Amino acid sequence: MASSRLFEAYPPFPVDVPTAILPKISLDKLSSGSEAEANELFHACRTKGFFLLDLQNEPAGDGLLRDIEALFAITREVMDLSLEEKTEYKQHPPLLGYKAAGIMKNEKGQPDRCEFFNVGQDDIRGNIPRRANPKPVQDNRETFMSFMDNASRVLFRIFGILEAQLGLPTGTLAALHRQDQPSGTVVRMIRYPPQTPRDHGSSLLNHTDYGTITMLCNVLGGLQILPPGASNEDSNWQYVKPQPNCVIVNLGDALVEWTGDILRSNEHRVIAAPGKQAEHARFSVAFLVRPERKVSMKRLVGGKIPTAAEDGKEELSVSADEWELKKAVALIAGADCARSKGGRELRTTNVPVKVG
Ligand SMILES: O=C(O)CCC(=O)C(=O)O
Ligand SMILES: [Fe+2]
Repeated sequence: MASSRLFEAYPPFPVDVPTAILPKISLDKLSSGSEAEANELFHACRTKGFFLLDLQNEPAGDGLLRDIEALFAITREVMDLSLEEKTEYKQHPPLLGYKAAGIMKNEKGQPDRCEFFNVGQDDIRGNIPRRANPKPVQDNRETFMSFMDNASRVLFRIFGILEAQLGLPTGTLAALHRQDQPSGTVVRMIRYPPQTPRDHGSSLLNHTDYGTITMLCNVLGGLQILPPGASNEDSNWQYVKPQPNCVIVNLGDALVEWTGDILRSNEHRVIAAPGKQAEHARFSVAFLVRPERKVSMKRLVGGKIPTAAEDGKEELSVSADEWELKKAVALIAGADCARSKGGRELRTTNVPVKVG
């Protein structure tokens, strides 16, 4: 997640809890063109759908680390506002603003324990008329802008690697995520209350993210992933250990859809932070990258991506916003939409890219 300073305020992550082994990819090495690092990133995107990204010693990464630190302080300020004030910014479509704890349910039908506030890229970049936001957001719009700028530089670096590895023309993914076009991309500030050992059930229900990519900034543990092939039983879930100067990156369902199931979106959830960490309120900042609203969710054509025809599948002819709405409704209804997806083999030969 973020700089080591943020970690020093809390008890350490315990050594005796089941912890996922995730590769730690260096942004600096990716930016210097390391093929080995790019291969490792791609492998993680296909097999786990999650990796740690070390942001140090790379200009956008170092900038992002500073922005993350500032955003953690802003998140605290926003969450410390009274429930009454936060409720003034209650979410209604397009899902910007405040969601109180308990609005969603966990797997046991208990109220969720996660409150969050979504700040839209569209709002910050002026793609829509400026929204009303609480003072800690309005006073810090430049911090949100800087965060989105730096995070997007990192995002486009990752896109470039995915495009190259998939054999797609450079810029294919970037063209679906132009920053001056309306999208559901948000910075999500999250707070989970401290928990007592008597609290059972998850704080945030198991799910996959339905967008493109998520960059998650965590300091305390509590995030868990279900390893590939494992069934949804408590004993199978593994913690993701947050690490200083790193963000946790996970892929969303849109990338699985566009790549005909090559890339993987993995199931995750949030439970109480492990050990003594549970006594503290847990804050997260997530950059949830979603496609431009009007782009097609049809499978991308070219490179190592099997065609829908080869798979005998009908093309999905919906736009990203229609697709997201369906996913959001299913999630609220508790429909079975949480399962990990993707991770199949690549085509061994390239699909020729159509010209004209
Ligand atoms: O708070 C976290 O660590 C995870 C949040 C998450 O999974 C989400 O917002 O989609
Ligand atoms: Fe998530």
